[in-house]
Amino acid sequence: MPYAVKELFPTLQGEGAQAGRAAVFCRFAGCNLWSGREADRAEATCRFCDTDFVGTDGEGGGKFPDAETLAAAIEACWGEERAYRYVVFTGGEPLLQLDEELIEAMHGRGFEIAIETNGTTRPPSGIDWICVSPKAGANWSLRRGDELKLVFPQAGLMPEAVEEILKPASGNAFRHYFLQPMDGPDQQRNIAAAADYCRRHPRWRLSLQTHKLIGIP
Ligand SMILES: C[S@@+](CC[C@H](N)C(=O)[O-])C[C@H]1O[C@@H](n2cnc3c(N)ncnc32)[C@H](O)[C@@H]1O
Ligand SMILES: Nc1nc2[nH]cc(C(=O)O)c2c(=O)[nH]1
Ligand code: SF4
Ligand SMILES: [Mg+2]
Repeated sequence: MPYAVKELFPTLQGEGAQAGRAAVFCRFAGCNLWSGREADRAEATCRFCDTDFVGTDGEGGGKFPDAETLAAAIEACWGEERAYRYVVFTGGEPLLQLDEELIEAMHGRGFEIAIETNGTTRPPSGIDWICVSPKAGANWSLRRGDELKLVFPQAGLMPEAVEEILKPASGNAFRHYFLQPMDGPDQQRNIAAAADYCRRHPRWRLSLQTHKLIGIP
C-alpha cells in the first residue's frame, strides 16, 4: 500500500509518559476530523489542531510506494544506533494509513512502535505504545491503550465525562491518564487550569508539550 507522509523527523517525544525519549516522528498526511484547511476549521469536528498535516511537502515527507520503502526512510532518519529504536506514527490521523505490513517492517528493523491517535479507528495489531487523545463530538471507539491524553479544556469532553465513558471498560483501560493544556490564545490560562485540576484529581497527570518549550520539532 502507498503511504502519504507529510514529514519525517528525528526529535524527542515531547508529550505524555514517554516525554524526553528519542524518536523518529512519521507524520501521515490527512485526518478524518478536519480537512486541515483553515477555511474549514470552524466547521470541523476537531477545531483546535496545532498541526499542518496537509500534503506531502514537509521535511522528509513524500509519497512512499510500499512499506519497505517507508521503513527504510524511517531507519535512515533514526541513524546507526541499534538500541532503543523508537518511531512515533502521528498525523493527521495515523490509523487511516498505518497497517500491519508497515508495523512488521519497523519491527524487522528493531523499532518499538508508538502511535498518537484520535481513537476513532481500530488499530492494526502489533503496536507497542498506543496514545489515545479523544475529541469532543467525535465517535470515540478505541477505549483501551497505554495512555489517554486529553486536551484540556474541551467543552463536551471534560475529564469527568471521560471517566464516565470508560467506566464500563472497568479498571485499567489505560495505564496513564494525562491532561494536556490546549495550545492557542488561552494557553496560559489552560495550563493553570490543568495544573489545578491535576492537583485536585490525582489520577490525572499534567502533560506539557515540552518540545515547544525548548524549540525542537
Ligand atoms: C496533531 S495530533 C495527531 C494525532 C491524532 N490525530 C490525535 O489527535 O491524537 C497529536 C497530538 O496533539 C494534540 N493536540 C492537537 N492540537 C493541540 C493543541 N492545540 N493543544 C494541545 N494539544 C494538541 C492531540 O490531541 C494529539 O494528542
Ligand atoms: N516532539 C514532538 N512530540 C510530539 N508528541 C506528539 C506530537 C504530535 O504532533 O503528534 C509531537 C510533535 O509534533 N513533536
Ligand atoms: S484529530 Fe488530531 S490531527 Fe486531526 S485535527 Fe484533531 S488534533 Fe489534528
Ligand atoms: Mg505536535
